[in-house]
Amino acid sequence: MLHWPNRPTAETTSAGFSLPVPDDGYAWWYIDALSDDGQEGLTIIAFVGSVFSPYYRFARRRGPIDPLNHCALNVALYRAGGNRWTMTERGRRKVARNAQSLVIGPSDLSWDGNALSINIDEVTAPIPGRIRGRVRVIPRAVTQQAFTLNADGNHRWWPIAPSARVEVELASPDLRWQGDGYFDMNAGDVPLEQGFTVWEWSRAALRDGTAILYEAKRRDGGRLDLAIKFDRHGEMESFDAPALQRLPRTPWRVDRSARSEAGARVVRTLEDSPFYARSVIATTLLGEHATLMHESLSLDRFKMPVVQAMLPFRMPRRG
Ligand SMILES: CC(C)=CCC/C(C)=C/C=C/C(C)=C/C=C/C(C)=C/C=C/C=C(C)/C=C/C=C(C)/C=C/C=C(\C)CCCC(C)(C)O
Repeated sequence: MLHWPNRPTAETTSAGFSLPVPDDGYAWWYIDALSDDGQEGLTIIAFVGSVFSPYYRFARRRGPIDPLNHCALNVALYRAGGNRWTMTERGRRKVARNAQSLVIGPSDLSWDGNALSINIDEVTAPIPGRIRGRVRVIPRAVTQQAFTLNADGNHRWWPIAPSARVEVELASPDLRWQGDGYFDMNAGDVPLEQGFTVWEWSRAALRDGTAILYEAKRRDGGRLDLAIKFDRHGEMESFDAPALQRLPRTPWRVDRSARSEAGARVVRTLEDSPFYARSVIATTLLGEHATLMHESLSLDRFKMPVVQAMLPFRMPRRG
């Protein structure tokens, strides 16, 4: 565990939006939340140097590329009435950032020291529709610790707020709810697929904190195995991860597994695609029944030309 050299020191005044991101590198800010009634879910990911962008990957063939030319705000709403997805990629001219805020096209994120506000005004894909409105993320605590995910230190992770309240107020679709959520950032100096082959990440709200499991196979053969718990004050301790339970593959045949002291069960597959799956999983951790927000990623799948050809359907670019 190392300190992140470029990380702002005054965490409360910055969420790292103005962090330098080198050519071919990336940074993303990730939020997820599930409503208190368990009916609604969302994820929001703001990308500088969109790691799964086929345009960014293709452009890199010709030499080092400015990540600011490949930014996107990905919003996914998971609801009984139908999911919605936006991920329009924007070029450098449509992006602005400083320590407090990040503007990507018609949407923006800003951090006022206590909360993150996200103004969303995006068009959905593949079928055009709208997501418009505002989401607020109010951390229970802001953590001080960032992690390097590999020996070179060129992939890093900062779980900014392992536990947060999230307030959703959308005009389109007409939707209001509140729930528990999570906020982190990742950044790297090289493409993600150079560092890792597969990874699984999950988090669960516990009675008095949040458990996070972050596991990956590195391309150099090494492994990342993190099992940590944050209490309500953001104090961290690691725990012994229980055994892996295999779970059914998704319809796109993405492998899934989860750590559990008893059995594990897929409650809902939120996202399924040829290289990436997001699921809600029932598990048992640290003696508690817990609900995991869980993701599995295969970067070898991502690199396949046939997969690259599919991505623009859900990731249009309006440079
Ligand atoms: C009509 C015409 C032209 C032609 C007709 C011909 C025809 C038949 C066409 C058929 C086309 C088909 C089949 C297209 C299929 C397209 C598909 C399946 C696209 C799938 C896209 C998936 C995406 C985009 C996923 C993005 C995931 C994302 C963004 C995940 C992000 C996760 C992160 C960052 C990790 C967070 C980690 C931490 C929590 C630690 O922070």
